[in-house]
Amino acid sequence: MASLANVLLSRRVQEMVLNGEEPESLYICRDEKEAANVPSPLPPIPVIDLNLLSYSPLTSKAEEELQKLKSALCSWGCFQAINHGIPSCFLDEFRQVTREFFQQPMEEKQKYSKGVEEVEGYGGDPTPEEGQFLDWQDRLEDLENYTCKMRMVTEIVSKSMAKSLGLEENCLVDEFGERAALQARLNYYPCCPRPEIVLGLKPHADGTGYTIILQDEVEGLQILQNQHWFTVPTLPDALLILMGDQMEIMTIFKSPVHRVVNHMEKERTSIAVFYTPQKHKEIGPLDGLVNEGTPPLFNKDETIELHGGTRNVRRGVELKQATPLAITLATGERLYSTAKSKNLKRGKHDFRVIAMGESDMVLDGQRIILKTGQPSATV
Ligand SMILES: O=C(O)CCC(=O)C(=O)O
Ligand SMILES: [Fe+2]
Repeated sequence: MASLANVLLSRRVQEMVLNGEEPESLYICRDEKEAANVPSPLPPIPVIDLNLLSYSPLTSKAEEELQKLKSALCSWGCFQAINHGIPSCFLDEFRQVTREFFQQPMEEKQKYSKGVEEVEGYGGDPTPEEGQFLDWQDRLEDLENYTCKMRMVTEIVSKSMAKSLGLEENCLVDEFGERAALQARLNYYPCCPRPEIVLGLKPHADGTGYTIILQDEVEGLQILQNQHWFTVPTLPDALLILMGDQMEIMTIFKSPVHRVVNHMEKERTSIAVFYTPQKHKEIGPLDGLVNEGTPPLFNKDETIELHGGTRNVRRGVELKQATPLAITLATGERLYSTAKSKNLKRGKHDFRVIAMGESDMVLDGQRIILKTGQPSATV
């Protein structure tokens, strides 16, 4: 028998909005009180000029920019990239293509539709795990032309990130492999009659290497930092570069928890490009980051179980390199799994395991810091 989630996911939220329907209970995941909180001030998510970083030798201004980049990625896990080499007219054109796609009549869009359990095509998030909420969002996955342009961006971004860590500039490009995957997704967040109790995209961390997000002029993306949600400002020419779980394992950068809020009277579109190391490629902390003082938390060729040292974090999650990444996190009482860990059951794994790097781990409202290179058992 089809579950209620499957029945709902076989319909588009845009359709529900056009029919004037209220969100069903499975979409309701937000605490009204939290939504009523005064919005946090605009976050100092750094804006990085990638053009400055593409020349060698680096000028002193570029060295400063590299430090800014590293510090942004260790604390926020993301930055707004400008002068990335993609002309703003192209970005605008793609924003327009995205809007036009979702403005088409439903019958036209349905030509691209996917089954509720499939990933590629027009539809909603594939059927969630038992107990997960649904997102007030429609999406279209897989777009070749756009991903080609973004491949150029990944090159300059990966090189800049490697340089910011004091490593050889190609080491990240190599770690992702020649056939590193790029997958684009158009996201559409229709106006929502109850934005205070529904989310466009529930809190999650990306299972990617990293994700490149092009926002339109409507804000909505928020990053969790010190248990507060910060809205990412929209900048016309910027691409938001957001670290995923696999970068967190390879480097000292953080894979931030993020979500998307809806608006009652404004629709929003975004294009997310997921950049992931090539299939079956082993990943692990980059060699140059591991030395005697900071031994790796796990060996590249092992399947390991990480344990936190305190009573609360003793239950572990297996991190299998072949199928990255079984990482989950708890935000207060609620558990959300990352994109790649949907097979984890709620309640069984109720914390986020940090493989390496300084990151915050939210556990039942507590914040635990793992220092770079320390075995998690000594938390
Ligand atoms: O729409 C956005 O700004 C973010 C999308 C996102 O986080 C995702 O697709 O994983
Ligand atoms: Fe995401």
